[in-house]
Amino acid sequence: MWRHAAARRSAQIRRLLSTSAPSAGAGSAVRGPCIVHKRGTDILHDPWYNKDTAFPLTERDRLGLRGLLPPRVMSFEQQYERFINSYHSLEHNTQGEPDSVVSLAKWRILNRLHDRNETLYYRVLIDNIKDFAPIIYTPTVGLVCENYSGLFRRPRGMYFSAKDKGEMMSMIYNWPAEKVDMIVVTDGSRILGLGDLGVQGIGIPIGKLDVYVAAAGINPQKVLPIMLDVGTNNEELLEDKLYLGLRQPRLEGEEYLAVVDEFMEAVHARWPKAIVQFEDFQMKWAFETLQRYRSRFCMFNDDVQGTAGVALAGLLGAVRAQGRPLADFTKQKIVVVGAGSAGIGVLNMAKHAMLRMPGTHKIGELGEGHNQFWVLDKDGLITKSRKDLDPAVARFARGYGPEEVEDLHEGASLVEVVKKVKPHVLLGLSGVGGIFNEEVLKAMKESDSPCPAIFAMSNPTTKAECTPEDVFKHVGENAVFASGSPFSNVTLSNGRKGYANQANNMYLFPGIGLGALLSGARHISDGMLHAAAECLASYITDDAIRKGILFPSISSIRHITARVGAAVARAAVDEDLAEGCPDLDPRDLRSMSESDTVDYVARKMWYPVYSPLVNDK
Ligand SMILES: NC(=O)C1=CN([C@@H]2O[C@H](COP(=O)(O)OP(=O)(O)OC[C@H]3O[C@@H](n4cnc5c(N)ncnc54)[C@H](O)[C@@H]3O)[C@@H](O)[C@H]2O)C=CC1
Ligand SMILES: CC(=O)C(=O)O
Ligand SMILES: [Mg+2]
Repeated sequence: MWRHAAARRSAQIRRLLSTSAPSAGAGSAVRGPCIVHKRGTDILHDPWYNKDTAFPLTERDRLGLRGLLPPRVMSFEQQYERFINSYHSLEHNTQGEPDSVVSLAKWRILNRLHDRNETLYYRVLIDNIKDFAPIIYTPTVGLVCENYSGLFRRPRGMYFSAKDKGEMMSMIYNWPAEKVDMIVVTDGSRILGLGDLGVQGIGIPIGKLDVYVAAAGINPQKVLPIMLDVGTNNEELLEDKLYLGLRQPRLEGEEYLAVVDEFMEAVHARWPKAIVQFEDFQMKWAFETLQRYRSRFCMFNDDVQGTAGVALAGLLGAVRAQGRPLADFTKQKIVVVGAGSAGIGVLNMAKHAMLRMPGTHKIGELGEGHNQFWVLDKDGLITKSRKDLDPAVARFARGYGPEEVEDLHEGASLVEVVKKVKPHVLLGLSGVGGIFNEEVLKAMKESDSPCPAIFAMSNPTTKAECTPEDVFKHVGENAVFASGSPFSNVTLSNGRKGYANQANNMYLFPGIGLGALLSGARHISDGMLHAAAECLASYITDDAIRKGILFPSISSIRHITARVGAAVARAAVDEDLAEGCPDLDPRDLRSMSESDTVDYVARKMWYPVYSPLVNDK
């Protein structure tokens, strides 16, 4: 009886694995016909259906396009080559121009393609993600947000403002797509390290969702970037005549929460299974909303939770780089600069990981007093004597326990702390560019680690705490380095490469969202987030780590995301949180092996190819 059921189940799984959507890989996928309810120019003006010059003659006849396009039919490959050539000409023609001018020009050419032809746009993005991520994502997305009101040509996504109170439940139905799987929402209050950018912060959800499409293969028809405009406290924007958001101070307290509550209810009413990613909310709202919604909705806060997982993978990599067993993570001395939403998220996850390390199986074995962290904020070292200490930070404040040996005081400066502690790791999530200056980096030379690790994780590039050049010059060529925004590798004195790793939550959020979506998770648990971090940490080989490579290349992001997505989905199953999705029963997921789950996730990824279009009129 049981054997028959098991055989039936494995046959079902084989069927799922063989008949799912086109492969995430090479792009040989063939797409079935697509029914289109439009004709003629309406099709050319719809980036989802538009193929520009690649409409075959039969389709031009069928869809009323004959005469609306130049006669020559180009292939997809020819269009692709044409775009890449024009991108390279732009690079050539803008040589010598300031970086910001070049970056914005590159963003514009990509954005125009996005507006016109999504299939071609996402294909060039997927194939060239390492080159294009810095344009559609950090650092250029920061520049785009800063200049959004001037750059604005057409809206993308949805805007819910404080003026829409009471209307959101009906407004949500204005979105044309019937199904939405993935939402990224911001209130624009802390955009990267650039502060309050109000409505201009919409660039971040747009950029993050582009990464979702490219890395996780989420169908671009099913993503929705959202701006919650509750005002801005940015005086410059309030006085800017071009500013496109509400010209009022930010809502606070219950008024603020009432807007976010209404928005969440509206989303849930229309798309109960959509995953909602909170992004770039200022600290107080990042934690408050996470607490408020995480058990009711399938949501997570990327800055708190995604960043934590990526940092943890980097911290474990730093232990391996020293040739030490992972269990020695519990002995690492870690200085964290920045006690905001990202910094506290990292500290919580790292502490939890220490408590779970082999050899410290029992939570509490190390004890709450075990504190391997020295945390600084804008007022210096945080100790127990700090007034009005936020409870989330208090856990990490120094000033208790017998291990307190260094002669440090409340508010001690970074350089004092580094000199006295000699940390293994210096990690920055402060949003203050250049704060790891020459003096601090030279002090890191005296680190107790043979390979001191420096994580300058703040974004965009101008806010990075230091550069890789400075690290390899002042800390030494044995150092390991990672930054939030991309930097080039450095050539060291012996001709070896000094690796500029990128420690950005883009390694994890696509897999967290995808794994939650495919498993139909009721909510996103700590276990699912830990599974994501552990998966990323184990992705890198010892050989790579020995060279100073802590994170895989962004070029492999789709492969990494398939693995992370599978790990997250399996964790959801293990915790009985998985309700499955329309074409997958959670019991099928439960009986899949690890590699079958990875294959399944990869096959569920959307891949951009032109489908034959059939008109229904
Ligand atoms: N690499 C990545 O994946 C991620 C990077 N980030 C970056 O982290 C940065 C911080 O983000 P949040 O924590 O959300 O911001 P936040 O505003 O919540 O926190 C910033 C923290 O830095 C502290 N700080 C400010 N000036 C300082 C100084 N001179 N010395 C020491 N500490 C100082 C503040 O007191 C505060 O504790 C941003 O630049 C953001 O782009 C955030 C999320 C992910
Ligand atoms: C990467 C990111 O989420 C941030 O800098 O806020
Ligand atoms: Mg963010």
